[in-house]
Amino acid sequence: MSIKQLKLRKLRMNLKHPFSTSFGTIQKKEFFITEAIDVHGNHGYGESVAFSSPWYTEETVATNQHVMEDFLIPILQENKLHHPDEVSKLFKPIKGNNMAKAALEGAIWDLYAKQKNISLAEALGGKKRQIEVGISIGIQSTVNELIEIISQNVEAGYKRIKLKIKPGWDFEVLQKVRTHFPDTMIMADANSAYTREDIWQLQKLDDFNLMMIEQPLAHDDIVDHAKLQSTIHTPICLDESIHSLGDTRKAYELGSCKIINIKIGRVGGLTEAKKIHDFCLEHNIPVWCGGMLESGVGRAHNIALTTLSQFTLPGDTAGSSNYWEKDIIQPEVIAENGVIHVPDSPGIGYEIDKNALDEFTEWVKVFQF
Ligand SMILES: O=C(O)CCC(=O)C1=CC=C[C@@H](O)[C@@H]1C(=O)O
Ligand SMILES: [Mg+2]
Repeated sequence: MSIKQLKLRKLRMNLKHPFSTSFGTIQKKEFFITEAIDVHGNHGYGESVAFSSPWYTEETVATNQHVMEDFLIPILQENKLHHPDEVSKLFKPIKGNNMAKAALEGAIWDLYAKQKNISLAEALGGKKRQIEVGISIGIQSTVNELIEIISQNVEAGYKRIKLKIKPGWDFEVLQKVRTHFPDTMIMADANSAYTREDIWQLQKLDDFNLMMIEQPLAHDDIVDHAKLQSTIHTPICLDESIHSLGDTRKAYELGSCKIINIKIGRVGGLTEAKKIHDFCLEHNIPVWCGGMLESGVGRAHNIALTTLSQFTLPGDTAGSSNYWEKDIIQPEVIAENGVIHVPDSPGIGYEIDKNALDEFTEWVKVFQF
């Protein structure tokens, strides 16, 4: 693939609205934009999705930088690539650190698609020309505020509403929300805020006809989730517990969930994401694409992945303007009536807005190949 240079760019962007979950609130997002450049002048872009603190999974912005600079980029410098699928094999000796791996692999996938003059969606084998998306709404100060925000997003046409729950912000909130929105597709994400002792509380949520409950129990568990799933009707969706095809198979065999949330960063990149997708297709497990409050580059990767056929449920990839005053891509991602039209120009299909990119960049490092 003749990569001649790799750029690592550290960005900082402020979210339009703070995003609160069971573990805390995010207002500013620090992340890396990776850029792989070939001898012909093609540029491929990727994005890292770890947060500044290790509350979602153990990775952070700082560990991403350490692992990319000290381990992963040297591996890429030492090896010639023919296809982006080779990246995850080369990275295998480095344990974990999936978000660091995905940030680099993403730039290489985009570069590959641009070299072939095809869209990233096509390079992955995706066929959909448009995708349906939902929106994820953080915990609000009051239920009335939450209901107001849900109303705005239902009106905007988002295909499903994801709410964050935690002990003390669950049954009564969902009861009021369900009463206001009897027919809306609603799901709840707990980000592992409950334990085995709380199973009775989760059982009560069966009353609300939720599409699914996402990651109610521990971030590293699939055994207790299987027990919980056997006692509730609402499908469990696993997020934090799934890092690979192997995790997906084990969760399927144990009956730990009925739905999988695929996040490219959490599973180590597009190659692994596609393997998980293919397994779920074969076993009839619905999947959807999770979000990590990405800038436009990560959002574009999510859109391309979602064009694969087993992404049958609306994902988290809402329009750019829900997150940012100004995004770093042109045009921004627009969801009209909950539908995003998949770009068909080469690679991620969106141009980088160089001025915006520079505005949010704290520093750049260049690695020669
Ligand atoms: O809109 C998005 O990008 C999705 C946001 C979202 O729901 C999440 C992002 C990151 C961590 C979590 O809080 C949560 C999730 O677990 O899916
Ligand atoms: Mg989640």
